[in-house]
Amino acid sequence: MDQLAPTEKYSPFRFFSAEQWSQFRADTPLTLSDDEFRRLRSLNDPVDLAEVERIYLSLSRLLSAHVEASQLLFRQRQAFFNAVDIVKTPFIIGIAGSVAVGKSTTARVLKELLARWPSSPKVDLITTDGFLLPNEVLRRENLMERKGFPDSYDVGALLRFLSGIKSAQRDVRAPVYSHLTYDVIPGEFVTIDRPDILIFEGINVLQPGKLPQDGKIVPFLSDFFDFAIYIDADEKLIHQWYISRFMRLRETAFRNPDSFFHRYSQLSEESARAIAEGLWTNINLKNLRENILPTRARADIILRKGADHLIEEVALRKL
Ligand SMILES: Nc1ncnc2c1ncn2[C@@H]1O[C@H](COP(=O)(O)OP(=O)(O)O)[C@@H](O)[C@H]1O
Ligand SMILES: CC(C)(COP(=O)(O)O)[C@@H](O)C(=O)NCCC(=O)O
Repeated sequence: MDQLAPTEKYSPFRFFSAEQWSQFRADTPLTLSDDEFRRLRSLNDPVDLAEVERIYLSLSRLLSAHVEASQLLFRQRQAFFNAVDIVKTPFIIGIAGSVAVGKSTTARVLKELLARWPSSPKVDLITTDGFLLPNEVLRRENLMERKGFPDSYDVGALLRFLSGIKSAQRDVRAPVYSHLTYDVIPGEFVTIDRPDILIFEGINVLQPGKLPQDGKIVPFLSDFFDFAIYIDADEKLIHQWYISRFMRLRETAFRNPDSFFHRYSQLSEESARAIAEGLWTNINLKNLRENILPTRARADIILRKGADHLIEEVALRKL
């Protein structure tokens, strides 16, 4: 992992090639069919079932060890307190990384793999886009060009959501975002009812919050995580993926007259490409450099992709 550490000896991470990493799958069975997998894949994400076998089964096995260890620790706590009536809170997995790096596919694949463990855990998935401030507020505050930056989220609502989950509350609500309208859907929520595992995915989930100056104690989102994953790739590759996805969306989702980006489906290819380049450079690349990439070393595992979204290197935090 070139930019991360010159030698493993002085790094908090251990580094593996994809080939080395794939060996840790051991006897973990592949429980997803090709058809099931195709349905989980995001637009323009070329990963296939071979990649699930090569990378994600080892990850699933590692996560299973972490979840089991946390359950064991929980039982030790029960004995420590001599209290059997305390409830285990969900194990939270954070997934961070740039826009267009493929977090959604990873999150959906993991959700399905984890739910198919022999213990059949209940696994839920939440994306942080539902916690973006509505466009009306972003426009008022002049933040439309900063969608996805830390100040474009309702951080209080994010923290209340995660506090609710980690205090073992039932029916905790999360707001929902629509890529079609490019806005939060008013009055729409998903309800999370004490899953065993919650996957919490979004570009900024490893961000440290601002330290309060008024004596209040405010946690970071990642204080609630039991395990954090960062999906990494060279910014030139992510740039290509963003542009080619935008051009595909122009021929699909943007054709819908209700799409916020509908006007871009009417433009020439050249003009549409120029719009995509602008969105990448002025919003998403800026956010990657200023706010997302600097959080990479806070993850427990970094999955670094090469061309075609295939993972080439894995860095795992040492215990
Ligand atoms: N303008 C858009 N219209 C429709 N779907 C979109 C649009 N932008 C992104 N998506 C979809 O939203 C999901 C999240 O995208 P993104 O936040 O870029 O993260 P990632 O590519 O890392 O999953 C992906 O499934 C992507 O295909
Ligand atoms: C909605 C997003 C901020 C991602 O949100 P996340 O779920 O990662 O919190 C992103 O997909 C986005 O729309 N960015 C704004 C710039 C653009 O249109 O590409």
